[in-house]
Amino acid sequence: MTEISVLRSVLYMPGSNARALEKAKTLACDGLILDLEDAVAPDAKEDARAAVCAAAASGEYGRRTVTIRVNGLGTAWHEADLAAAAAAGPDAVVVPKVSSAAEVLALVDALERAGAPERTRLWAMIETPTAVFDVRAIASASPRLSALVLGTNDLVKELYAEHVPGRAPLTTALSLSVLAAREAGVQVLDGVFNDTKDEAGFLAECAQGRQMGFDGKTLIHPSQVAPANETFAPSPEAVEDAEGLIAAFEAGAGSGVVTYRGKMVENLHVESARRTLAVAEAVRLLAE
Ligand SMILES: CC(C)(COP(=O)(O)OP(=O)(O)OC[C@H]1O[C@@H](n2cnc3c(N)ncnc32)[C@H](O)[C@@H]1OP(=O)(O)O)[C@@H](O)C(=O)NCCC(=O)NCCSC(=O)C[C@H](O)C(=O)O
Ligand SMILES: [Mg+2]
Repeated sequence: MTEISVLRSVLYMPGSNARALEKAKTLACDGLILDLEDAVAPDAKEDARAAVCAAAASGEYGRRTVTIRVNGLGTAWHEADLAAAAAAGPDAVVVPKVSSAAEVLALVDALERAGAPERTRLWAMIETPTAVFDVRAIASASPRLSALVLGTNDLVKELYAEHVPGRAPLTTALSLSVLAAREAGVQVLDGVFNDTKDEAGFLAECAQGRQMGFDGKTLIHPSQVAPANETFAPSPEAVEDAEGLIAAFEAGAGSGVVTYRGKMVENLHVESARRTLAVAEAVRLLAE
């Protein structure tokens, strides 16, 4: 089984918010997106760029995956952001509003020309109608691309849709993105939930994302970290069930199909159960 990189909870924070950059060092999130795009006002962009690059290069965020979200291609800040981010060498550079495989290749080329270290991956945001139609090509465009990140606020805006419980207007885009990520073997992170006071709504959306196959969720507030961590990790019951299922299948050695707790079990279910155990183990190792 391939190595599992745990990204249950990935928290955005405005690059211009020094307090948030500091506080992030104490939060139990798996990843951080130090933002230079939407959360930063135009006249604060340059100071924020210096602050997030210093933070990413500081090595003070421990086991957390540290990424920098640059301003998009075609904006006044993009080239300077990308060059500075490449020099800082975060775990990934997150690029908003990526719309084609050609853009992915151009971004990878720009990262390499700017001297980004090998470890710095590219994460592409899927948040426009064009990106959704081209998501399969985007996901597999380059080995340097390691994650797709859904931008559900921009998608809702572009579709003239509405944020509704259950996210019916977005399910096609969400599912296509998960399909593309799985085919390409990259990770895929669900979009943010904007109401930081609506705990039940947030939990329901985490559960939906988990059920659809997302690896984790992007977040906007520290209060969202613990519920995301819990939802996107296998529960103790799921671990116990996976162990029992594997044992039942192995006990029926030679038979291609057995039943466990009343349900049919074939080798493909065993493979899913083994993945559940591998994710649980990767999460356990993080806590050490
Ligand atoms: C949404 C917020 C503006 C709310 O801020 P605030 O009212 O200050 O929250 P609290 O008072 O409840 O904060 C409590 C403490 O937590 C710290 N804090 C808050 N948010 C963060 C954070 N994101 N990271 C780290 N720390 C955070 C506060 O500093 C307080 O600390 P203390 O003083 O010690 O008590 C705010 O949460 C916020 O700015 N969130 C992130 C917004 C953001 O980054 N937006 C851009 C990405 S979302 C997006 O657009 C995705 C995509 O592109 C799309 O299209 O969907
Ligand atoms: Mg966006």
